[in-house]
Amino acid sequence: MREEAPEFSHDGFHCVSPIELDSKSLGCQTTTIVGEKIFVVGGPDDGEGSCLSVRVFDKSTGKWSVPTILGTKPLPCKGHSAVLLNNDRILILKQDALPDDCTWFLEVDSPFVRDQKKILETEVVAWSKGVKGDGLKPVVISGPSGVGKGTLISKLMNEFPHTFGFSVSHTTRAPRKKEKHGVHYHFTDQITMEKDIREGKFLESAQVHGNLYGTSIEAVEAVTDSGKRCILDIDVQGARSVKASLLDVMSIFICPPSYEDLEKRLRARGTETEEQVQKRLRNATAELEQGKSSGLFDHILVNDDLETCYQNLKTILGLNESSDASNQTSMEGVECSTFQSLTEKNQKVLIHYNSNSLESKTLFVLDVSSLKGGAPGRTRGLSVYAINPFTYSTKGILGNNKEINC
Ligand SMILES: Nc1ncnc2c1ncn2[C@@H]1O[C@H](COP(=O)(O)OP(=O)(O)OP(=O)(O)O)[C@@H](O)[C@H]1O
Ligand SMILES: Nc1nc2c(ncn2[C@@H]2O[C@H](COP(=O)(O)O)[C@@H](O)[C@H]2O)c(=O)[nH]1
Repeated sequence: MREEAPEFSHDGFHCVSPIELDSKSLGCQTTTIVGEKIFVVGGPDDGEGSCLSVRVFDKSTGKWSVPTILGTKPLPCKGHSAVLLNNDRILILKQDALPDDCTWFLEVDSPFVRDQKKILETEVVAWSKGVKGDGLKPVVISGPSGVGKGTLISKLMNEFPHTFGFSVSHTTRAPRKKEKHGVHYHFTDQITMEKDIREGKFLESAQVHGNLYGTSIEAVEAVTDSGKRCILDIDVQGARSVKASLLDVMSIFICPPSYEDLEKRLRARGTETEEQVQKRLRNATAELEQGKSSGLFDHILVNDDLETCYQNLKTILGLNESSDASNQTSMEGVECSTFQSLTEKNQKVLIHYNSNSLESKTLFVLDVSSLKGGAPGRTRGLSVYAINPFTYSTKGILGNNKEINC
C-alpha cells in the first residue's frame, strides 16, 4: 500500500515522500491509498507525540495538499496504525491512548465528506471517534418559543446529569440577564457566525425570530465525546436540517395546550420586549402547523401539566425513575499500548501485538461490519472481542490478508 510521491512542503514544514519514511527516526506516519489519492497521517515526532496531521497526494495531478479537516481531532499519540475500510474511511488505532480514545476514523470519501467537498470546493477529510456499541441517538427537542422546552431540558439534566449533555448553540441574539456565554449559548456576531457557517463548522443554522442560531458540529461532538447523550434545543427549521443531515437523531416536538397558554407563558417569562413577544407568537402559528403535520418529528408531546409532560418525555427516552446509567461507551478491555499493526479482512480488523511472548497476550478483533453514524459525530457500532491466539489462526479468521504497518 505504499507508493512513491514527490517531496511535500507546506508552510515551512518539510517532509520526504511516504516511500522514504523511516518510522523510527521520523515518528509515526502512515500512508493509505484511496483511488487516485494517497492520505498521509501523522508526521515527524516532535518529542510530544504525533499530532496526526493529514496530507494528501493526488496521483492524477501530482500535487500535495493539506485538506480542510472537520470534526474533533484526536489528541496527539506516540504512534498509530491505519487501515482502509470500505474505501471511504481510514481506521486509525492510536498507541498509548486511553481505552476510550484509541479508535478513530478519518473519513476521506464518506457521504458527509462528499457533501462538504461540494460546499467548500476543496479537499476535505473528517475525524470521527469510534465507540463500542450503538450508543444512543442525540435528542432534538423543538417547539414554539415559550412552550417549555428549556424547562423540560433543565429538569432532565438535573435528574440525569451523567446521562445527558446539552448542545450549546451559537446565536447572534444578545444574552439575557442570567445567561452565561458557553453555558446557555455561545454568543457571537453575524459576521463571525456567517464565516463559520461557510467554513462548514455548523451542522445546521437558521434565522429564528430575527436572529441567527446554529448548532456547531463541535457542540454535538463535545457532548458525545464526554460519553453523554446529546440534547439539542432547536427550532423547527433546525430540526428539518438535522433530519436531512447524516446525524441520526430522535426528534420530539413540544406543543402548548393552547395558543393562549403559550402567550401567557411567554409574557410571564418576561425576557422579551413586547415587539419580540409579538414576533415569536406570530412565528408560533407556522411552527405549530409544521411541527404537528409534517411527519418531521418522531414524537409529539403536549406540555400542559409540566410534571405529566416530563414523565412522558422520560418514557420516550426510555428512562425509569431511579436510573442514571451513563451511556459511556469505551473500548475497555483493549490494550492500546502494545499493538503494532492492523490487518483487515471481511470487516474484521485483527490487532497484532508487538510482543514475542504471545502466550501472555490475548489477541483482539475489532468488528467493523455494523458501523453507524460517523462525522459529524461519533462512529458507533464497533464491537471488540478477544481471541485465543492458540485456538485461532490469523489466516483462519482473516484469510489472505493485507497488512499496513506503522
Ligand atoms: N407546563 C407548564 N405550565 C406552565 N408554565 C410553564 C410550563 N412549562 C414551562 N412553563 C413556563 O413557561 C415559560 C417558558 O418556558 P421555557 O423558557 O422553558 O420555554 P422554551 O420553549 O424553552 O422557550 P424558548 O424557545 O423561547 O427558549 C417559563 O417561564 C416556564 O417556567
Ligand atoms: N435552528 C436553531 N434554533 C435554535 C438553536 N438554538 C436555539 N434555537 C431556537 O431558537 C428559539 C429561540 O430561542 P431563545 O433562546 O432566543 O428563546 C427557540 O425555539 C430555540 O429552540 C440552534 O442552534 N439552531
